[in-house]
Amino acid sequence: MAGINRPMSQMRKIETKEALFRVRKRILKYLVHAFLRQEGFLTTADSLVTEAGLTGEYEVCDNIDLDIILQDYCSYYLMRFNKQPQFCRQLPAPRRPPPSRRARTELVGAEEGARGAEEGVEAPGLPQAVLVTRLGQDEEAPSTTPATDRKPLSQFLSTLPRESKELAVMLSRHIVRPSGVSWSDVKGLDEAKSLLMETVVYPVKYPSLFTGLLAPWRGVLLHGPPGTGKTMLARAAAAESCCTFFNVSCSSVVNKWRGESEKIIQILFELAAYYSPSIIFIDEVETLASERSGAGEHEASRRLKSQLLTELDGAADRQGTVLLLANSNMPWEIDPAMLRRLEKRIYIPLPDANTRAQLFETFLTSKSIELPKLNYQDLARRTEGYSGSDIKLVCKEALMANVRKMLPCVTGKASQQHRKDKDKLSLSDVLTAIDKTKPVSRNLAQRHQEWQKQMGCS
Ligand SMILES: Nc1ncnc2c1ncn2[C@@H]1O[C@H](COP(=O)(O)OP(=O)(O)OP(=O)(O)O)[C@@H](O)[C@H]1O
Repeated sequence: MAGINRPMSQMRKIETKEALFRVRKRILKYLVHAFLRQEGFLTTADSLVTEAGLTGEYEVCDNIDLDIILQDYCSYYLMRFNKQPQFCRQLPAPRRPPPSRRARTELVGAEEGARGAEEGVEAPGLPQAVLVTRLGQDEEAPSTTPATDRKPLSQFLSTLPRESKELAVMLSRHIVRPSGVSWSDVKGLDEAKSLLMETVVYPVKYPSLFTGLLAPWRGVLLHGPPGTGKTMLARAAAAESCCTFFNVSCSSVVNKWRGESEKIIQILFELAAYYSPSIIFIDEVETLASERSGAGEHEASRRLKSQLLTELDGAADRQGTVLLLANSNMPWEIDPAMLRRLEKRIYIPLPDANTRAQLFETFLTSKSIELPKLNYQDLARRTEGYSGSDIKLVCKEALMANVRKMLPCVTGKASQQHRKDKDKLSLSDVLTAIDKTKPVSRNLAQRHQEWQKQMGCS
């Protein structure tokens, strides 16, 4: 209560300080999260996301991590006090609590990292290797845990020349845990799902069955109009097969590192083999391996493309299972040499009427607001040619119309009953939203069908 009597300016200063303090704590959690991922502790990183409620409002900048901060602090401390700072004190053996099974695995990772540091893998300037044990519950790791949980990145880094380490760390950030998407989340597309089971999930899950003539496909292409669920399917396939999933897109990786394109591809496949079984998912593959050739083609693009082909050709000699899953909205632009390696080509069509009805139901019932009696089949009839993401937009627009009606009641002094009456979606909200939202993919569907007839293989 003492704060009430303080002058406004002082109160504001305190508030600003507190806000800064909160932001700093939050950023620290993001740094820890990035560090855990970088070291390959993906399960722990995922738990941190849940426990700390990290919603992705920050992104760690490319050139900073906890390690660099620690080094900088060490340099500062050395300059100021002429000695190395001490962060952790080693406990005498009997007092050290026995690490749990989980912590033991991570300890091995930390020790390996520390050993790497002694061997010059990590940057100099750090105090003696610090052992950090995470005390967790003594739980058994699930048998389907992907390899990434067991293998620290530092082990892989120690096999690389210094100049490649940064690229490997950057690529490791593209390992995503595709949990949260399952086959049942993807509505319709039954044929595509069963083809993906055969071509991706089973070969990754039961590699001993898929040898000789049945050796897994080198690459699988998902093509279809935008917003038809290709990325969702890829994620569901990866979750189903419990493998490591690398999500790579031209814009996120290659543009930024133009000069190093072929090295990136090489390390990407090596890293995927290290974390095998893995799926490398390349979004918009036509932008990485387009048909554009001759003088107009950028030298770096040409080198990248040929490295990609080399890696795909080397699949048989590589240890472990690495599968390329590519996604394209314009498969006719893919380089023919690349297309030859994408041996299985699966067409992902616009949703049929039943699927559209399911999508309407899923999206509209995802918000806990009162719905009128809706005839989903009728809504599906009105949205022929709409993609899944078009329907998502329609539903968003309809729900937004409802929020617009609600807002004056929320901000004003409306009675509970009045609010309740307004918090209802009406059929006309949905019909207006359908009218407002034009399907963007309809014109492309025909072209995909024709291409599939000529080039498809499913
Ligand atoms: N069959 C489907 N089932 C459930 N949701 C779907 C389906 N198709 C599309 N969606 C919705 O549309 C959104 C976009 O889907 P997704 O990103 O998988 O499409 P895409 O085909 O990969 O698009 P693009 O080619 O533009 O990358 C998803 O987040 C999902 O909400």
